[in-house]
Amino acid sequence: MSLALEVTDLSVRTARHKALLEVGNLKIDAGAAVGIRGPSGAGKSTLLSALAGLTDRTSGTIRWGDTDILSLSRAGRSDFRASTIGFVFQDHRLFEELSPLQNASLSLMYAPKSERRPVLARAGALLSTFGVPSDHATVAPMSGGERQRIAVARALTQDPQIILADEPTANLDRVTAQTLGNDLLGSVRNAGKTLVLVSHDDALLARMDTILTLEHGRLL
Ligand SMILES: Nc1ncnc2c1ncn2[C@@H]1O[C@H](COP(=O)(O)OP(=O)(O)OP(=O)(O)O)[C@@H](O)[C@H]1O
Repeated sequence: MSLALEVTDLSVRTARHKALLEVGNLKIDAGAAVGIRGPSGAGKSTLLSALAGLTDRTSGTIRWGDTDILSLSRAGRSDFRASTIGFVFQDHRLFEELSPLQNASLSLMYAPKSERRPVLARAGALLSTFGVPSDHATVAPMSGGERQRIAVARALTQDPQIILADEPTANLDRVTAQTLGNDLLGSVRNAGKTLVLVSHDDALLARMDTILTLEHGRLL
């Protein structure tokens, strides 16, 4: 199962009313893999955050399937995100004091007891597929590539219909980047998820169905 995206008249502004992002129209088919590229500061992370309902001062419509997430309350957006979107943050956002498995299964904190066992099993299976060493008590000593793979596993653990990934292969050597790209795309393509991915990695972008370019807060 996956969801299509339709964005209309999206505008994200700063507290001082400066426009960070203006997107008149954007459509992404359900199950499509879309790459977003553009120079540093173009607004790529802002767009990805907006698509997840994570930005303030945002107007327009962002419709995932039948749900316009901008019409939801903050709590409603949070519920939608938890059930539907896996987000890979540019800075991973791992909890240093937790193990790889605990980080990858963080959604357990909010899951009813009956759902915990399958979530834990899935997180463990993803980490093993991605080749993340399982014997670390915490992620503190782990490498950038290992952390990035844990962040991707976490995004996939709840089997979300949508994956939003912000530079998932940044700062990795070519081989590690390619492996992570394979892992991410394999999981997404197998399950027909919708993927929107921000990247400067041309090899990864070349594997997307469509590539969009963002400059000065606008899609070209
Ligand atoms: N909350 C905010 N208030 C003011 N300016 C912001 C805010 N968030 C982002 N910006 C600015 O908006 C612009 C776009 O930022 P964004 O992080 O979306 O760019 P990006 O294309 O992802 O860049 P990079 O490739 O370097 O990660 C930048 O100039 C940034 O400084």
